Amino acid sequence: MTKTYKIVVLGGDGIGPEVTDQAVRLLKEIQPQLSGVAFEFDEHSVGVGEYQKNGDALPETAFEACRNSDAILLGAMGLPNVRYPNGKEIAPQLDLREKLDLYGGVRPIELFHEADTPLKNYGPGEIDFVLVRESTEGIFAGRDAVADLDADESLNIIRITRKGAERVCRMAFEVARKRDKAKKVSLIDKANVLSTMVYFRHIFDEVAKDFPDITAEHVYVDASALFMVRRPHDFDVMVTENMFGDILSDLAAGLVGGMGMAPSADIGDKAAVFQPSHGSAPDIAGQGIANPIAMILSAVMMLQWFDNDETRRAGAALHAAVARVLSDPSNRTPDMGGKLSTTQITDAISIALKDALN
Ligand SMILES: NC(=O)C1=CN([C@@H]2O[C@H](COP(=O)(O)OP(=O)(O)OC[C@H]3O[C@@H](n4cnc5c(N)ncnc54)[C@H](O)[C@@H]3O)[C@@H](O)[C@H]2O)C=CC1
Ligand SMILES: CC(C)CC(=O)C(=O)O
Ligand SMILES: [Mg+2]
Repeated sequence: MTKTYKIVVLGGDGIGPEVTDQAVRLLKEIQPQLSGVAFEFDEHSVGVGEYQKNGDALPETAFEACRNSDAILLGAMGLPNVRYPNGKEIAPQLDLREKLDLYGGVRPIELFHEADTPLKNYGPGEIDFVLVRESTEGIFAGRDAVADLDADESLNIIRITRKGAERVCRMAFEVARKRDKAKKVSLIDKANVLSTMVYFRHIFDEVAKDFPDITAEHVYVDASALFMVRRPHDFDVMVTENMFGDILSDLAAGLVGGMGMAPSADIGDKAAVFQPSHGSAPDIAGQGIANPIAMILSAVMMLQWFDNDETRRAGAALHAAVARVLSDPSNRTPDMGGKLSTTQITDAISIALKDALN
């Protein structure tokens, strides 16, 4: 019997559709090689373009399709110059995370090539950690607040719930357990200053007791930024609050060659969105030069998440194809110092994928 996975595709804005097209192309190439597995793609228009046309960045039909899907592939949404009257950007990806309860932002950081980074002494495989970002509360819980521009101050709340902290810490320990690295989870907090972080740390310590095989440590968020640059090899899995995770995941992307190398997944108990950590990159949109690898590696995460031997095999093959392509220094997009276009690097991955699947 064939298992059909319904995949909703939301290209979004800027380079979002450019990189999403490449991931979908590779998934379509993979499908005939798998036995008993089919992919059904369902594309929807969302984001700034949709907001400008119809006044709703995430129409109900698109949301319902997401709710009824097995997985969602998302490019990027938002453009810096398009804002709601309240001054904030159109960011329906945050609504998706909250409405579908996608509490765990899993952001793997893996060095595939001699990236143009300050960390010249690191080679492929020597930076390899996962940042797990709480994605439904934290500092972002204040995002519905409206700034009163005439007032003397503006406040946002930080919300840490027992349920939210516990489930994301548990996810981080589960991620660590599945990896073949050091088996360590580092809580990144600010428990020297904020009561919410004292609370988060208390819950982390409680959860850690259920994972005696895994080392648990605490690192303050400011120090963690330093250590990620000075000794990134020491990290295995990190877990942190929403906004800290947002900031640190961009820093981490910088360690492995930039945003074009940083995949991500927002995972809940019933649904998941797979999207790169990067945004719509308006500075390079429309030029055909965006690096599609973050999106392609997000598709790898989706194939692994389906929990099916055949899709896991496909995920491993796609990951191996990316590694093989990047082992050749002539395979670089402009953000990596090369000249290949978005489609040319995908062509190279497609060729390597055929070998990897056999
Ligand atoms: N998940 C999402 O949909 C996200 C959306 N955004 C939105 O995207 C817009 C742009 O935000 P920025 O702060 O500029 O962040 P960004 O991640 O779009 O771009 C930051 C820098 O990285 C480069 N970059 C990003 N992805 C790349 C790729 N695949 N290949 C090559 N270079 C790449 C860009 O050219 C730029 O120099 C904003 O409206 C922001 O709100 C930002 C982050 C995430
Ligand atoms: C709208 C943004 C908060 C999205 C973002 O920066 C991210 O998902 O990393
Ligand atoms: Mg971000």
